[in-house]
Amino acid sequence: MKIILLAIGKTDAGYFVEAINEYQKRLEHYIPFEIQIIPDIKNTKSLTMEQQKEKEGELILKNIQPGDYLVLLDDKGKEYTSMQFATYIEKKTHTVSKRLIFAIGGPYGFSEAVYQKANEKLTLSRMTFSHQMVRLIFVEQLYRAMTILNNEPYHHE
Ligand SMILES: C[S@@+](CC[C@H](N)C(=O)[O-])C[C@H]1O[C@@H](n2cnc3c(N)ncnc32)[C@H](O)[C@@H]1O
Repeated sequence: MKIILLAIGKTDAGYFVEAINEYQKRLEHYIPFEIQIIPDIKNTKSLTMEQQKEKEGELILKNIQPGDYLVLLDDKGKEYTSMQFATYIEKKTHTVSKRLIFAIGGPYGFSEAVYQKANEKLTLSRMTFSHQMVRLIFVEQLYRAMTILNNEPYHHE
């Protein structure tokens, strides 16, 4: 199984890039993992919120292949502790043979078509984060999960 974090728009702020790269590098040791970036949509000012969500949704769906398991990162999804998330990832390694994709929405979230296609929704908190923050929080939680599964002293209960 390969884990993909699918996101829209590149990360501009250097401090996020540095931190995300650090966890991405650490993850190489544990599991095939990749961050796939969908280029930002141009001329968003001429689009309504719904139109932007739909266009972003089309791009997200173009990146989904048959056999992929699609999980939307969403503030209205299922909530886990870090220990539970580690178990969740472990179970997925047994049930998902191809790609486990975690998708991050654009500034207005996901289109209806993306919600329809998704296998499930996962929340990182009941609070809403910026899409840049979500990338960093997700890679740190995935790294934390891998250290839990490998009995390494990173996570402390
Ligand atoms: C700025 S938020 C969009 C908020 C938008 N109002 C919505 O309804 O989704 C951008 C993206 O970050 C992700 N996100 C933000 N907060 C999150 C959270 N607490 N848990 C999981 N994903 C989150 C989601 O993928 C969301 O689509």
